[in-house]
This record gives sequence, structure tokens and C-alpha cells, in this order.
Amino acid sequence: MSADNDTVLRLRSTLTESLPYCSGTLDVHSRDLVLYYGKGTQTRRIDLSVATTDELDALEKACEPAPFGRNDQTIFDDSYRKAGKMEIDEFMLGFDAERAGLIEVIRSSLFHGAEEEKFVRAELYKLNVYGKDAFFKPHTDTPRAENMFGSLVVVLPTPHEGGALILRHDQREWTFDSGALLSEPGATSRIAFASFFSDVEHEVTSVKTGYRLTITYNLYFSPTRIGYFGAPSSGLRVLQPTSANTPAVSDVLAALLADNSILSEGGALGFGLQHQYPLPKSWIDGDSNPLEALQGWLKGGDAALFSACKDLGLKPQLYLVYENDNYEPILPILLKQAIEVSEYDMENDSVTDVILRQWGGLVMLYHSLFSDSVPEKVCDDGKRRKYLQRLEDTYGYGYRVKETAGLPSKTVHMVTEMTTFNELKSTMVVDMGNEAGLCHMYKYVCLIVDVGPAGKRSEMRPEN
Ligand SMILES: O=C(O)CCC(=O)C(=O)O
Ligand SMILES: [Fe+2]
Repeated sequence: MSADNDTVLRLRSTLTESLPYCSGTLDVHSRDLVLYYGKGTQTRRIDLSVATTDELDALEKACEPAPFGRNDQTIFDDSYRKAGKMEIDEFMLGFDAERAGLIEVIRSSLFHGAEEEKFVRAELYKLNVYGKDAFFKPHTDTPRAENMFGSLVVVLPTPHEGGALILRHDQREWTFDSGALLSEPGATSRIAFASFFSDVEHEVTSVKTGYRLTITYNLYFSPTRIGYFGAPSSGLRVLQPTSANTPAVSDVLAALLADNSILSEGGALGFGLQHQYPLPKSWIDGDSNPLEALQGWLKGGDAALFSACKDLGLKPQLYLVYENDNYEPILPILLKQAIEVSEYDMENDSVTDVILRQWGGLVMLYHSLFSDSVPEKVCDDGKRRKYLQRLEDTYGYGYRVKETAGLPSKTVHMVTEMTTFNELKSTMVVDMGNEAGLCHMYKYVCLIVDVGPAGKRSEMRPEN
């Protein structure tokens, strides 16, 4: 099969792209937009969803000039930063990024793989008012502690033009135009947010009209989980990273399927998941199937891919890929459900048989979508490379070894390889006389979608 490498690469990079920031909008409750502020006994109240110019003028006047940090110094220089600031003991806003589930969204958007296991704590830092002609020149935020890794800016829904946040990293540049996002119809109870790593340079362009009102948070790694607020169930739109954007993934996947040179006869496309999911390591027969629940909480590019497949009339299916590295041959086996493997089966080397015959497993005949070698980008971690190498060494490309003859199998054309991120390792202790030996059973999660022949992609073929 000759694949159009460009389309495949584009899909891979759209799915795996990780950006140093994330942004989006979130619909919030109207009471979250009520702001109280003041010093001493002088307190004022503004409903930010309907704030008048007079009210915002008064708020701006109650602020102090915002400084910025240069090395160890705090500097006031309105050729570098022109904005008002209020300390956290001078205001109280209904909205709280942690309680709203926004921190969870940011955590899972910014971190991938093993990093996703980190806990994140957000500390409210300042309220800032950017009135007409206010701006903040390019800078990076001063880390306030060793474990501080980034910042979060929440822009409240007061109309403004200009005041875009420009982010720069690795010679790339992105614009987060809160004024445009918040002026969309029906956006009065909406906040816009952008979160970025501390090494991302950023600036706020000059505000042309209106008021750009923000609260900022410092983000820290935390050794423990303090409370837990899951991602919001509705009203969230993650605009970046692109991989969290279903339309972008749909476009590239549609382009791939429109390419008649790719799987012209139809077949199965396979994708290793990009994120980590804490599936249980073992199951008791009769427990509900965790793969079904997983469909509902896929993250980022994985969620986008699942939805994109459905949007294109396809039926994506999550599979566990079982591998037992203790016995030869190491055959990857696909299963639509989690299963329980007994110690007896592991010990007796019959595990492959049991999975295939008792549980309806299919030997995964694994092809890369490229006929030539696996591109660098897909092999960017050592363990993954080892995994691929092992399959290749054992079977060669698109192996169809004699061991698989007569076994139920499925040929899968991998678009993104399986990663260590989606690997689950079960360790079973097997008694061998006095010695306890360890048996390893690896499980990966992958998404497989059967596609019809060129021109009729959503017409599924029966399983091969
Ligand atoms: O308001 C923004 O978008 C960014 C503000 C900022 O860079 C800062 O407070 O350090
Ligand atoms: Fe900043």
C-alpha cells in the first residue's frame, strides 16, 4: 500500500501536537460574575455580566498601577506595563477556577503521558484592569517558587477591543483574542481563559475600547491532591491545543480518508491513545467493562479523534491490547473488554490460548501505515521504540508468522503507534516452589476504526 505520507503525518501531528499553552471559554453561572471590591468599610458590588462604563471606571480608579518584576526588583514603568491591579484581599469574585473545574481542564490539556499524574494547585494572584491604551510588553512571568510551572489568565466578560494576549515559544506565535471571544452572541455569562508554561513569552496588546478585566492565578505542582473538582460537564470550549479540537481532527481525518491510495480496499485504522487513563490493573469477571466508561472520559486528542470518527459516520472502538512478555511468541491480542486472567493460566503458558478462545480475542496483525520505516516523530520515546523494535524483530513489518496461522486475527494499520502512556502493566505473582516469580502482562489501549473502501468509507466491511 502506498500511503500519502503527508496526510498521515498531518493527522499524526494534529493528534500528538502538544502546545505550551491552552485556551478556551467556559460558560459560568451568573452569580460567579458578581465582584465585590474595596478597602476598609467601603465595599462596592458589580455584576460583570451587565457592568456599566461608570461602574468599570470606578473599578479602574480603585486600582493601583500594576508593577512588573525585573530580576529581583519590582518596577513601575508605564512604557512597559500600563494597567491597574488589585490585591487579593481587596476583592472577592464568585468565580473560582478550581471549583469551576478549569484547573482540571488545564492540567489535562497541558500535560501528557506520565506528566499527567501530577497534581496542580492554583493560587489566585491579582485582579487587573486594562482600560483604554493599557498594555503589557513582552515578558515571562517571574516564578514565585521552584514548583511554580505556569500562569492562568481568566478574562471576565466586560466588552473590549484590542488587548489580545500574544504568546511566543520556539519561534511560534499564538494569539488569544479575549475581546473577540467574549463578544460572540450569548457570551455574557462566559469567561475566556489562557494558561501557559512559565517559559512562554507573552504580551498584552493595547486596549482600543472598553475594559479588559482579568484575574490571574499562579500554577504550582502539588505533592498531594487537595480537593478534586472534575472538568466541567458542559459549557466548555477548549480552543487550544488543536488536538483537543474535534473540527481540526475531523478535517485531517477526512482528508486522509479522501485519499484513495490509503486502504483503497478498506480496512482497520489503529491509533494508540495519547493520554494516560487509570484503568484498573485487574478485573473480576462480571465487573463492568472499563472500556465502555472510558469512551466518556477520553481526553484532548483522544476525545477529538473519537468524536471526529463519529462525525464522519464511522464507528470507533476502543480495544485493550494484551501482551504477555514471559512466553514466546509475544502476540499482541485485541480485546473489546477487560478480562480476568487466572494465575493458573499465566503459569501454564496458556494465557494466549485462553484469551483467544475463551474471550474472543483477536491476534493483532500490526502494520504501520507507512511502508517504509516508522517516522522519528512517532518514536520519540525510548520504550515505545523498544516496543516497535521488538515487534519488528520478532515478526518483521506486517508480520504474519506461522504462529498466527489459523488463529482469529485482525489486521490493523497504525496511524499513531501505541505508546508507553497507554500501557498498563499487570504484575502477577506466580508461585514456583519456594520462589516467587513475576509474570508481566502488558495492556495497551488503542482505538480502532474500520473504514470501507475508497469512496465508501463509512460502509464497514465485516471483520477480517
Ligand atoms: O492579562 C493577560 O492576558 C496576561 C497578563 C500577564 O502577562 C501578567 O499578569 O503577568
Ligand atoms: Fe505575564
